[in-house]
Amino acid sequence: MSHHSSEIDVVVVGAGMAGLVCAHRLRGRGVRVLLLEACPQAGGRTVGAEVGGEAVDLGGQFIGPGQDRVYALAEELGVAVFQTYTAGANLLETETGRLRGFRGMVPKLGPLTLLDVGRAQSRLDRLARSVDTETPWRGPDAFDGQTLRTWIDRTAKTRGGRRFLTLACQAIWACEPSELSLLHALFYIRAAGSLSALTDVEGGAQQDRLDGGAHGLAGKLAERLGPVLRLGEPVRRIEQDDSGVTVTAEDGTAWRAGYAVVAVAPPLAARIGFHPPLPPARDNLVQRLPMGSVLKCVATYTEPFWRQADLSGAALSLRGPIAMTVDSSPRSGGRGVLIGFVTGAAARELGTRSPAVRRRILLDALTRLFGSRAGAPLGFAERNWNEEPFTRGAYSAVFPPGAWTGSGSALRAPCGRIHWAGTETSTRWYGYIEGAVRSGEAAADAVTPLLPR
Ligand SMILES: Cc1cc2nc3c(=O)[nH]c(=O)nc-3n(C[C@H](O)[C@H](O)[C@H](O)COP(=O)(O)OP(=O)(O)OC[C@H]3O[C@@H](n4cnc5c(N)ncnc54)[C@H](O)[C@@H]3O)c2cc1C
Repeated sequence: MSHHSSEIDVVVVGAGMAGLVCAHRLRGRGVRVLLLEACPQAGGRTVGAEVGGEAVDLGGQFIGPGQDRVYALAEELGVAVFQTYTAGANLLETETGRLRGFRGMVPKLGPLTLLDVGRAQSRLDRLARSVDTETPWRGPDAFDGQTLRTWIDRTAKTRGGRRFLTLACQAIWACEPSELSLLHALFYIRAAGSLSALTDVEGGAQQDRLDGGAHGLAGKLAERLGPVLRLGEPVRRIEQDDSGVTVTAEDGTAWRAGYAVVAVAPPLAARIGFHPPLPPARDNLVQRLPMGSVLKCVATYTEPFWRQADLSGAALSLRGPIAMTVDSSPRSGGRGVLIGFVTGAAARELGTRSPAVRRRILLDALTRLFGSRAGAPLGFAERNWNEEPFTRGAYSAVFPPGAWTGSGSALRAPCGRIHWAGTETSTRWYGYIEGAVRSGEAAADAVTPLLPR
């Protein structure tokens, strides 16, 4: 089946937050836009589910200060913001399974280890200030010639410090320090403002939540877009010529438009056939960028029972496989919800197990942290993002050494009539919902003046 239309100005590919915001902004300007999404629902890396009667986020969820565009979007769409629960003690599980309570962001690691971690953190912040997020590929070659692993091993003097910094990397980037260029880590820190902006709850990226879940933003945008959004349309081919683009979905349906905005993560964009082929630098770049590896689990309970024991529900584990947990109970009170993240190599390993075995392993890990009630939830769900056919990992694409300085300038550069969006193209809050929103707005702004009046 083929359907060519001259009624479309811009085809946007991918209805994650970036594509939704891009289409929404273009439509608000009277641009004739079509948004094609591969999955049966919009939202991409923000997706919701009902678990034990609670609406929960299986993907992106938290927002925080400095993420102005996502707060503005929430206000525009009438979605209330509330604070993440932080009262009570956080937990650190050691490699041997001992539990240590702590307040604030820094666990009780021992004075030498604490000093080591503190020094490494200020050095990372200082180095990050030398990276220009508009042009990270101009960052010192030396930063891009080493992994975060190499840097940690050289910088941290204590075994505990190295172990804790490894856990921080797994939690922030959902990958191993050996997989990540130091330059990318610095760019990412700079794009958020500082390392504590990434790690903190109060004052940081985990400070606030959206009532009903972050996926509600995507749902509301999808509603507003109505027939402009077509679900279940994986785009397989984009051709361009002097007068426009032809975007073809898996079933052969094709749409003709003036421009295309591709709002999918770079490794997924690499699976679309482009004709004529994209410039070598662009292809070279996307050949190098894997996604991080993450599995998120959600367990719901009759009440947030850990609060009675003066626990915040936040935990870090050096033992794993859950690297961290957060209290994700609804704003209204009532039910208790714990979320857990398995990242990097642990996520890839756990992904090889059957769902039943994974469930047992994940509930055992929650039980070690919060006691036997944690092992008997009302509802339980997990999403292995590495398996999702149109995401293939998360939270975002990971730059290994050499990728930024080698071909990074091709990341955001339009290729003829094809423009790029998605959190990976944002100069602020790369990897976050905020980055996705900003990138969608930026792509809409870039394409609008090109359109015939
Ligand atoms: C477990 C997890 C936890 C996270 N936690 C947070 C958090 O707390 N706070 C935060 O800010 N961020 C968080 N993130 C990251 C955040 O969710 C993402 O940065 C953001 O949602 C990315 O949006 P996007 O539009 O750029 O990309 P995506 O959401 O990936 O959207 C791309 C869309 O394109 C579609 N697509 C792909 N290929 C094709 C094709 N060929 N044709 C048509 N459609 C296609 C995909 O299905 C998808 O819907 C988290 C992510 C995950 C997975």
